Amino acid sequence: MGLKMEGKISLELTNCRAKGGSSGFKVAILGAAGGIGQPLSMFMKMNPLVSVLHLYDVANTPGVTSDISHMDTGAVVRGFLGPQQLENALTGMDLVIIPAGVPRKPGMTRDDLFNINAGIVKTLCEGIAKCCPNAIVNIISNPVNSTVPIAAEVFKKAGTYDPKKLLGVTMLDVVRANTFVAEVLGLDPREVDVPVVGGHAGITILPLLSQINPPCSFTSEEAAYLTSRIQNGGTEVVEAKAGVGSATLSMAYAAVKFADACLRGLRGDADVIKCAFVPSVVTELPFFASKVRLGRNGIEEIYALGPLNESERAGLKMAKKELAVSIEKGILFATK
Ligand SMILES: NC(=O)C1=CN([C@@H]2O[C@H](COP(=O)(O)OP(=O)(O)OC[C@H]3O[C@@H](n4cnc5c(N)ncnc54)[C@H](O)[C@@H]3O)[C@@H](O)[C@H]2O)C=CC1
Ligand SMILES: O=C([O-])CC(=O)C(=O)O
Repeated sequence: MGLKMEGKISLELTNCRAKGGSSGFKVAILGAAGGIGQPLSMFMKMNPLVSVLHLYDVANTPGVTSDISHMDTGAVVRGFLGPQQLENALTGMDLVIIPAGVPRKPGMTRDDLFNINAGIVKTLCEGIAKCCPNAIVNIISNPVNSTVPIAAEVFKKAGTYDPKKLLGVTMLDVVRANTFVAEVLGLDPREVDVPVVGGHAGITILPLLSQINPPCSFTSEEAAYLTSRIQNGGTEVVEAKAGVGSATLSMAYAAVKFADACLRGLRGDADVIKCAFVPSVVTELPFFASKVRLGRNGIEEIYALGPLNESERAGLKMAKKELAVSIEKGILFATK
């Protein structure tokens, strides 16, 4: 038997054994070969709650899949390339994470990405409605304030909409807020929990500095500095990267923190609470980011905003005005 043949046999044997034996959840990442997708795929391969990891992209998935599949962790990794393989990538998934789409360059707003990313998210969500209508969906693609409403409309049209299972990922705003607040207070960021509500763009990002755990207080200069830095954290990275993209590594970290929370909720863990941009009745807007409790059905409870101070009330008013426009834009796009 020639060497070539031996190689073939051993590959077949590997495939025979790759059955996803460990118990856990099935997770798909759409846009897995991108700046966020690659480190996110690596982190999810390391997550013990994941038994099967599907990596989908329109480019470069074979290389990323081959690379990640050599990690000696429990999850079985499979790669899917291009629209013809989308359905296989999605079938049977418990959680679908979407970081597909173009990122900002300096001088752009997140809304400037709408024209390209709206269509990408719409198509991917049509696939989800068809192949895994019960999956939890985590949307990372910007502008989140519009892409989440687009996803909702796609699911409604398909008759599969479950508002408990659709979540826009705003975790990076919380991650940044925890980091920047800890810097100002001289604390370990792991001991700080800042609720960030509203949406995920500029003034719609509303950190509630009056509700930080552990309770703390700021001078008005500190509060103004922190609010502005948290609201402009994305732009800070876009400018530092000077044309080669936006936050990818901190976003992958935040996305995996959030996905892990969703999976722990699905497993039945108690008191899994995170901020996310979700279908909501907390304000008069149909979508809003606030604290949610995650459980076996996805979002089990959405928490009210709680008492706000004067500047937070003013910030909320401005945030809602901008959010209403972005939400409407998404709904119009998906229903036209
Ligand atoms: N929610 C949040 O907090 C954050 C959101 N983002 C957003 O995440 C998105 C991705 O950012 P990066 O990973 O840096 O961009 P990237 O350009 O590095 O990667 C995007 C990936 O999506 C893939 N893609 C494009 N069209 C696709 C389709 N139809 N189906 C599947 N995959 C497709 C591309 O091939 C590429 O691999 C951007 O929209 C960005 O604005 C970025 C940071 C934070
Ligand atoms: O700023 C961007 O374009 C990417 C993003 O959403 C973030 O880093 O928060």
